[in-house]
Amino acid sequence: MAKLFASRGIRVSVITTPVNAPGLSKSIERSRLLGHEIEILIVKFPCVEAGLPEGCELLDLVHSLEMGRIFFEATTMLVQPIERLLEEYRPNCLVADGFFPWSTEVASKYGIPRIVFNGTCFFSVCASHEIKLTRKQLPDFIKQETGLAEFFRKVEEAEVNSYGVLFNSFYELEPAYADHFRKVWGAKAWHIGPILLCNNNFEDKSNRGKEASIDENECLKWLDSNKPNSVVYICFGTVSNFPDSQLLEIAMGLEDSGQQFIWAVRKNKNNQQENVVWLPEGFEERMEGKGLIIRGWAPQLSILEHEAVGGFVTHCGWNSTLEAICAGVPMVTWPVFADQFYNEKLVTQVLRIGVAVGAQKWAIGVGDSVKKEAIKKAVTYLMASEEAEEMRCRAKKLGEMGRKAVEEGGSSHSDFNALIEELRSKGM
Ligand SMILES: O=c1ccn([C@@H]2O[C@H](COP(=O)(O)OP(=O)(O)O[C@H]3O[C@H](CO)[C@@H](O)[C@H](O)[C@H]3O)[C@@H](O)[C@H]2O)c(=O)[nH]1
Repeated sequence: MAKLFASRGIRVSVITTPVNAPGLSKSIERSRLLGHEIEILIVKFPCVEAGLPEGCELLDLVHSLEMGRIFFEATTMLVQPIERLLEEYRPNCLVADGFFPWSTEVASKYGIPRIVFNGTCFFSVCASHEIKLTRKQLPDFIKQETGLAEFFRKVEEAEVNSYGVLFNSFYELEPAYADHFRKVWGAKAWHIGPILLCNNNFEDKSNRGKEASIDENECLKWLDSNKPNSVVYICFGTVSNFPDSQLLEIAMGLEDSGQQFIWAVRKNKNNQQENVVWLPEGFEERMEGKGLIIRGWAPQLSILEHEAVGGFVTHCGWNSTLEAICAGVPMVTWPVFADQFYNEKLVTQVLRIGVAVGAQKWAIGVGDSVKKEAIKKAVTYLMASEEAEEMRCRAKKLGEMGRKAVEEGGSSHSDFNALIEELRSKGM
């Protein structure tokens, strides 16, 4: 998004913390080479002061609700360092993630608008107010009155009081919900996505996020050797974790489906179980040439865009969902927490470009347990059924609409222009 603003001749400073900065720096360097005025400003994240382990500066490293509560509390300690930066840099506008509710007040102190970046889609925000979910699908902290429930109330309040909300989505994808949001919320909103499409060459794509745990060219070469739509890609984003016993079910489900696959596995201390193996014996030997396991960070954009990839097993994080749509790839939906159960419904029931694996229970960061039979069934349906071909066609059409939306004259391009003109007309 910073690159998008910079590409319109606006001077941009991205405020981040030491652990998060490296994931942004290469991308920003490349943008600067194009002559964009864009820089990174680093503020210290008060992990230790708040009671978190050193370096715990991103949600991937948060493993419990209590830790989540402390993490969000730590973010409120950023008020002063950010005020100091605003004092020094005197920007005309502050765009801040929805999870920084205090930034609305901070911006007003400096007489500038705060625009919220809401990381999910219009559908999920509307649905959270309108659609029925079972108690099991809801987070515990909403049911019990905890500090986190209070935090999320503040997030909503600050959004209503902000200047407006930016969505990484496009109008044609969810027109009814984009309209509904504007009507019922009463806040201004701009749809400016799919933002990922501003990465339009190989370097931009591979320089986003973390360093891939596999040689990207090797991975693409392996995909080149496969037929179109013959490989299923499995990845659950940056926060979700599965215990070894669940990884084992996934491995067995994949093997039983007989499909070719690329599986990105996030392994850390928290999903290791004593005396449980996460791969069946001889799995990797049997899957030689048939499947690729990436232990760590996968070059997701390049994988999804490869013509050999015909399906995606996803936790329905909004970025992954949008990336699949842009690549025209249908999904097996396996929501874990956050907005993911809503996104699943958008994908399976509204857009009809996915099939649910059957995950039932909302659980922070740790997926509900799903058996190998259900995994096999959903993957086989996704890769080898007639209906899947129809889903693929629909997904491709939506991807095409997404590309048009960000082109000159497209809905997102125009909405972004409108935002910039509005800000400029107010002397910002
Ligand atoms: O091995 C990996 C893993 C992830 N990614 C990228 O990381 C991002 C993951 O984002 P997303 O799919 O949104 O998942 P989370 O990281 O889980 O995102 C959190 O934030 C999102 C909103 O920003 C919410 O929609 C999710 O529910 C919430 O879990 C995507 O761009 C992926 O391409 C990779 O490139 N390689």
